[in-house]
Amino acid sequence: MEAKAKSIPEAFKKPIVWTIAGSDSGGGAGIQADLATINALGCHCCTIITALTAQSSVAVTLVEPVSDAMLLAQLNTLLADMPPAAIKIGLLANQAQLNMLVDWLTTHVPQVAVVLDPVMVASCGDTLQQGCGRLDFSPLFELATIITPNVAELAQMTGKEKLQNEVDWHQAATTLKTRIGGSLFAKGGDLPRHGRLATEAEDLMLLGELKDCSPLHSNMGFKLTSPRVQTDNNHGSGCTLASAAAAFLALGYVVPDALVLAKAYINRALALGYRSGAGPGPLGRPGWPESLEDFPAILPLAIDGAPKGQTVNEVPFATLEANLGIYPVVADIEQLKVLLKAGGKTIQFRLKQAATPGSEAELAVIRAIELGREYGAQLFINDHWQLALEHGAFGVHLGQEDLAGAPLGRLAEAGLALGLSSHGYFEALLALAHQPSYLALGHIFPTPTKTMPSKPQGLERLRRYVATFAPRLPTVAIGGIDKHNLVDIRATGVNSAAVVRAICAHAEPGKAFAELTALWEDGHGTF
Ligand SMILES: Cc1ncc(COP(=O)(O)OP(=O)(O)O)c(N)n1
Ligand SMILES: Cc1ncsc1CCOP(=O)(O)O
Ligand SMILES: [Mg+2]
Repeated sequence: MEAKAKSIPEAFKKPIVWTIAGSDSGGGAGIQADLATINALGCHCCTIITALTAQSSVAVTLVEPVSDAMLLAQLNTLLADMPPAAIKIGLLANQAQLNMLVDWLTTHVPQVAVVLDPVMVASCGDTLQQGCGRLDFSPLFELATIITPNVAELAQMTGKEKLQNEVDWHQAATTLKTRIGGSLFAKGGDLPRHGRLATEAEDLMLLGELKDCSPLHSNMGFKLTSPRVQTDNNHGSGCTLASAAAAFLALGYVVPDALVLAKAYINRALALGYRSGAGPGPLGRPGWPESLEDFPAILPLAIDGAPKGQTVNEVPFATLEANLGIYPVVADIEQLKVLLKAGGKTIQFRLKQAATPGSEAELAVIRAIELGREYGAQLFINDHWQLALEHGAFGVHLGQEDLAGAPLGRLAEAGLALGLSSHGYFEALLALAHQPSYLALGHIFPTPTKTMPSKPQGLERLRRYVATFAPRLPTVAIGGIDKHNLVDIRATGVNSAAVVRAICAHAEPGKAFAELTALWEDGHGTF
C-alpha cells in the first residue's frame, strides 16, 4: 500500500515567534502590536499574556497580572505543540513573574533567541508595573540575544535618574553592554534635544559576540541614523521594533541584519501611523522592508563612542554601467589573457599571495593591470590596492576586512573604481557609506573556493537585497554560481554574476565564459 503523504499544517511552514507581553486594550502596543508585526513579516505569532492592561491612547487605568498558573499554562501548552524559533519579551508585571519566567526559559528553551524590550512606561507616560517599584532585569541578561531599552529605560537600568545628553547616553549604553551576554540596541528617540531641531533619529547598536558573521563586527559599536519620522502616532513603537527583530531572527537573519531590518520596518510603520483616540495613535503594519530610504545609515564607533579609525571617503568611486554581466574572477595571467581575448569586459584578478616587492605575485598583479589596460577592460585587482593605485588599475575589489588599512579617499580621488563585498543587509549598509562602484552580495550558494564565516544567502535573500540596493548601485552575486543556477540568479534582477570555478576550473575557460554570457544574455546558452 502506498504511504499517504503527511500534510504539513500551514503554520509549520512559518517560523513561530512567541511574544511574552501584556495586552493593550487600546490595540496599539503590547501583544496586539506584536501579533500584527510578527504576522506581517511572514512568521506565526503565539501570544503569552503576562498582564491585562486597561489602556487607551491617553491613560493606563488598571494593570492586572495573570496568575502564575495561567502564565505557566500558556508556556507549557505552547511548548508541547508550537515551539518557538525566537521569543520577544515585553511587559512583565512584577519581579516574581520575571524571576519565574527566567527559570522556565532556562529550563525549557535555553538556546532560543530572545529579544528583551524592558518595558516600564506606556507612551502616554503612565507606569505599567503598578505598585511594584523598579524591576531588576538582570536575571534576563544572560538569556537575551538582544536588549532594546529606550533612553528612560536605559537610565533606570543603569541606576541613573535621567540621561541628559548624548554623552550620558553613550556612557550608559556602554555600561549596560558590559553587563549583558548579547547585543544592545539603545533607542535614542527620546533623548533630550536641548532646543536642537530633531531632524534625525539616532540609535546605538553595541554588538555582542556574533554567530554566522564576520568576526570583524563582534563586540563593535555602531551608530544608526535615519531621518526622523515627524509623527505623534508612535504608540507601541518599542514593542513593534522588538517584535520585528524577533521575527527577523526567527527567519534566520543574523543579529545585526535583524536590527537594521527592524529599524527599517519601524521607520515605514511610523510613517503609516494614524490617530485612533485623543493621544498618540498606533503605527501602521507595512510588509517586508524594501526601500533603501527606510534603512538607517551606519557609522562604526569605538566602544567609548568616538568614531573608529576607518577612513570614510568624501569622493564617490567611479560609476559603472549597471549591467556588468558575467564577471570572471581569475588567479592566472594565461587565463586572464584568454578571457580578455574572448571579450571579457569586467574581470577580477584575485591572487591571494602577498605581493612583496620583486615577488612573482607582484609581477603578476602589475602584468594583469597592463593587460586590462591593453584590452580596455574593467580590470579589478583583488586586495592589492597599493599596486592597483601605483600602476593605475581600473579598480580594486575589497572585503570589509580589507577596508581598515585602505586609503579609500586616495583611491577614489585617483579615479579608481571600487567593488565591496557584503554578506547581508548590515554589511551592505556599511559598504554604502563608501559610495562604491558596485556592491557584491555573497555567498549565494555553498562554495569550496573560499571559507566563509557566514551561511549561504540563497536566492530569496538575493532577490530582497537586489530590490533594496540595485536602485542605488550595480549589484554582483558571487558564490557557487554555475550554468545550472545562472538563470535563477539572473531572475533575481542582480546586475552581474561573479564566478571562479565555473570558468577557471573549466577545460576551456574562454568557451565557458562565452556560454555563460550567452545564457546570461538570452537564457538559451548551449552547454
Ligand atoms: C565580486 C567579488 N565579490 C566578493 C569577493 C570576495 O572579496 P573578499 O571578501 O575580500 O574576499 P577575497 O576575495 O579577498 O578572498 C570577490 N573577490 N569578488
Ligand atoms: C571569493 C568569494 N567570495 C565570496 S564567495 C567566493 C568564491 C566564489 O567562488 P566560486 O564561483 O568558485 O563558488
Ligand atoms: Mg579581500
